[in-house]
Amino acid sequence: MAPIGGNPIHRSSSRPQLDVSGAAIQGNFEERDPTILLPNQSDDISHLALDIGGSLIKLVYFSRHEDRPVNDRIKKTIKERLGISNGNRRSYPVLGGRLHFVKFETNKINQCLDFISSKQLHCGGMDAHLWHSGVSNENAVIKATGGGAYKYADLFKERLGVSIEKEDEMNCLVAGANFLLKAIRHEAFTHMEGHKAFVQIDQNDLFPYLLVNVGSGVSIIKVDGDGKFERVSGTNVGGGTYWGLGKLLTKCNSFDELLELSQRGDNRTIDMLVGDIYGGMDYSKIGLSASTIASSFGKAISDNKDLEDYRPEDISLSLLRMISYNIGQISYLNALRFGLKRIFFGGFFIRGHAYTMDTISFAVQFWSKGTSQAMFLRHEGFLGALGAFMSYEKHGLDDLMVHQLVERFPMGAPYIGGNVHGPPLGDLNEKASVCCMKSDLLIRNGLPASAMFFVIDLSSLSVTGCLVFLDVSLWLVTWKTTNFSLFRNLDGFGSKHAYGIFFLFSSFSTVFLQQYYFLFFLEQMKTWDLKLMFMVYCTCVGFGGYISWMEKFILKGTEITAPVPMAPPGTTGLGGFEVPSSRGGILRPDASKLNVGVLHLVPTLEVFPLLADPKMYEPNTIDLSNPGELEYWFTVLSGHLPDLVDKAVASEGGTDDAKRRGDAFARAFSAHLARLMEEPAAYGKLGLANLLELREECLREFHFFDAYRSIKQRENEASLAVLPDLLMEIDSMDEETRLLKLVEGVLAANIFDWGSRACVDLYHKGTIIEIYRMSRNKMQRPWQASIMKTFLQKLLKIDIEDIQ
Ligand SMILES: Nc1ncnc2c1ncn2[C@@H]1O[C@H](COP(=O)(O)OP(=O)(O)O)[C@@H](O)[C@H]1O
Ligand SMILES: CC(C)(COP(=O)(O)O)[C@@H](O)C(=O)NCCC(=O)O
Repeated sequence: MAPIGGNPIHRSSSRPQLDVSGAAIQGNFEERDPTILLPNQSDDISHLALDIGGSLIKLVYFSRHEDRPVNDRIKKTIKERLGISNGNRRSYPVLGGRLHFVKFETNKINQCLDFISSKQLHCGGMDAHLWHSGVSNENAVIKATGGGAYKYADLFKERLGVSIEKEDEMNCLVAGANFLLKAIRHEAFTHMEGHKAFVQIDQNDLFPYLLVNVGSGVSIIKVDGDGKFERVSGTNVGGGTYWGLGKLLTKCNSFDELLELSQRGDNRTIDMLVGDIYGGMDYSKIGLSASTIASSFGKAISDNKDLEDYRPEDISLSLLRMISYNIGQISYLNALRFGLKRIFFGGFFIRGHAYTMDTISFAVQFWSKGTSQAMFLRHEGFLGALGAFMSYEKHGLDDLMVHQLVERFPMGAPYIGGNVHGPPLGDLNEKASVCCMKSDLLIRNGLPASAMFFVIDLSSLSVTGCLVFLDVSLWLVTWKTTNFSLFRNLDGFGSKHAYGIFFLFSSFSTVFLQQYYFLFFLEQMKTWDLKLMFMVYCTCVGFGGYISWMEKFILKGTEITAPVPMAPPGTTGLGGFEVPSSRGGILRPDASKLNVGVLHLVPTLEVFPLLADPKMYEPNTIDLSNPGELEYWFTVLSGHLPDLVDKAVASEGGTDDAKRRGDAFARAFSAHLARLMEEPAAYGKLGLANLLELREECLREFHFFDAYRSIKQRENEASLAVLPDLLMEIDSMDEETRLLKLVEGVLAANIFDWGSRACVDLYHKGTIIEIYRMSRNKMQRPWQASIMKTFLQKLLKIDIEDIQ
């Protein structure tokens, strides 16, 4: 081990505090990305915080970056060599990580406890058992907010052996909202008449604003700064009211079912409209159209009907509209009280649901005569949990810059919580594993009721059985009958919910399915969401050798909740609201599953210091919300996919395994593309850079770490061979020409883009170095000296004369 410099890395005080004293490179200096060990780094970065509300438990947890699986044995050896005993804290660098967002129903708190326990979140993460084995959790503390932090404190102590440190709910909501609005690019958006528009918030012009958290009940908070706020109002008619009353009136079993019903509803059958009172006429004198709802549920007075005579769909829509509109109106009145123009709405009642957001926006716009605006937050339900997370003394996140938290959508990471089913966890070497997935979504999306999953014996790649399931029952057809005793361990089996159950025999390192079955099932999936979900599923079981057993287990146990409408609702003008146009249209699964990604913390990213206005700088210059742009890039990226897959497969030695992964990657990425074509804002504001990042992330997800590795190797060799000549040539130039040539060279190299057909064609005719030479000698570039100067001066806060 060789010591590295004693210079402390400059960090502002509240960033992740790295103690670099005694830092040393572990192992071979020649190695790429050698591990740097920080023996004195106390890893106090908190891992888990909770918001236990009246309806839902929200979890925010942090996991360190670990791009490649680190062999447990290597970790142990490192630990032994450093002489770290079991009782010590983990002692390797925490340079980045991921923030995950997960939710559970509060009345199923045991599932949440199982989740925490299986991921070891209460003792610091997945690998904690390796480092803390034998150490008791007696003094472990988890920060939590919400009423449940009080109600369930004893249960946490009993089940996990940890104490709950309670954080004030309003404090947390505000801290969470401020954090999101400052640190996450495109967190806030407006939603009017089905149109979603992202809003870029200027950190310096954030306060004051009104925060309306629509959870079970509604809290209305005037926010004046960090930690400066007042809860100015609230209403007990909130998300709990919609769900509670809706459940009683429609007999729905889940919130999402209720929401889904509303999508097919017609509220005019039950709401009393102005036209009903005014004989079909508008009451234009006071600005009310005939279609304006005069009285929610008012028709029930004179209809002489029983509850059963009304369609649950209509009831649900009327209720949703009544509550959303009321919340919008009360919020506006409070904004008016304090002269606030901006109102942010959070809480899980919103649920990313178009009709709900449109109704709230409409109420705010209508009553404010367009002077106030409703805005929504992509992490709507996680404000409190994030705030609790921020309340750890050393979370290191408070002055993160926007660019340091990057949202990504890897396919294999579990985003949402839910049921954790199955036998007690075993370890990676276990020969059989059971994964189960709630099948509601599959059935809802019209998957054929038979032949859902084949049971494959991976050691022989032969089909040993087939799972067939219908809406309420699950049948097992077996060719062999071995090992099915594991069924007994599954709770929920045979209950009214159907579960797709997958048995894998033999080791996970073998491949999931023969291509045929994979393709067959993929074809059956009717929506892109479903295809995506299926691929997540296959990826996890298929590449089990890379993904930990625990992760797989959790993912399979992750409840896939019911869909919500995707198409925008139809709204009318003046005070009127008609039936949503999205009746039975395209459905998408739980918004929080696909619309909130994992936030990647990259504290090492720094802003280019010469940018004139870093805050306003938008690197994403191509905005794909323009349908023409999206279509163009969709075609380019789709067309380029086979070539990329070839390169990726070659970069991994062209093995069968790499080919299979390449194929799966192509399908996964195509599914993402197709989803984005349908709904460009599905993952937040979409620019070309995001799309390329998504592609990279997707490649990594399928364990292609650098698709261009072999090409780079070849090009590096070619470049190194000519480098001395090139340097001599550059050295011989006068100062000014040299500088210009260097900048030209950088740009010329940078124009090379594997995504561009023209570049690839050029490349096929020669090497990159030839293209470089050609671009220097022949191509007329727009960056001629004078243009270059203006360009640099505009972009950077430097006077070009200074550097000449
Ligand atoms: N899967 C779900 N289960 C229950 N309620 C949900 C779900 N998704 C959204 N909701 C709505 O979100 C509300 C809870 O929002 P949340 O912000 O979590 O508040 P709380 O902190 O009170 O639990 C529920 O009352 C319901 O209206
Ligand atoms: C009591 C609460 C703060 C609890 O928060 P929740 O679990 O609903 O998110 C909230 O339900 C609320 O603000 N209710 C409205 C009470 C009122 O002002 O009438």
